[in-house]
Amino acid sequence: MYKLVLIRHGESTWNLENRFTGWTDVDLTPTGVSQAMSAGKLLKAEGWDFDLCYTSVLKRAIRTLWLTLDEMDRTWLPVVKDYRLNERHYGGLQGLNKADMAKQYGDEQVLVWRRSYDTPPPALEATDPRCERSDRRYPNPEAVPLTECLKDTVARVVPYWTETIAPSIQSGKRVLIAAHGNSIRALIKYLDGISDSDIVSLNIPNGIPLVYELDENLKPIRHYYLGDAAAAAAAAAAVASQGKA
Ligand SMILES: O=C(O)[C@@H](CO)OP(=O)(O)O
Repeated sequence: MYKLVLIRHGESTWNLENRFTGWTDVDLTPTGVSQAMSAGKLLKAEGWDFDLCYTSVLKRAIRTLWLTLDEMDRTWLPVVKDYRLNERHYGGLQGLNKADMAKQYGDEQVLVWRRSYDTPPPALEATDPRCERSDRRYPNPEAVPLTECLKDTVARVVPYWTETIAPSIQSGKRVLIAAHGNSIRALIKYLDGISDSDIVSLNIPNGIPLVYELDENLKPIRHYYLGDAAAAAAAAAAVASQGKA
């Protein structure tokens, strides 16, 4: 049996301001920093250790990973950063307030933009100053979407899992992934075979380690949040309600 740990970044400045974030590279808040440190303390206290870490190219995930590892005295571990673990691109919604959008367009529409499997938010114009196509952290402009639905995120996360992360787990490496609400949802949808309709209600809380126990074919046996399960459930429910007017 293999054990994989997933962690969504700690609270970001735009989580706090309730703004759609996507590929915008915002940092952690002080709460986010302490969530990441608590995750590291918990992992250490429960005797977890890792050989290899993966994260996105966004600082809220990178910093969460580093703070978690620092608490474990493991900042020396190899870390692979790849844009394919980035948050789902939120298109023209990036920077806008979720509750304001719900007031303007209705809770139902915002739920579609946030959680529907195959309806993307309105696309950014390539000329929009928010567009990341000239950002040199990305391999080429075509790799940078102008918007994504979860299906699009699955289409980049799952090949990265299959080609890169899964072989390292199967070679015996203990893996920690620090990523984002929707890139983690994309991976979980694939691992657990969640339907397009059931994935709508899956929400990932900030900064709480999520353990997946996997069989030799990397099929999930069970999963659970470390620490207080009721607190994790409450934090996930709070994420679900961020898009309400
Ligand atoms: O804004 C975002 O990029 C994500 C995660 O913070 O939000 P949501 O939970 O609305 O998909």
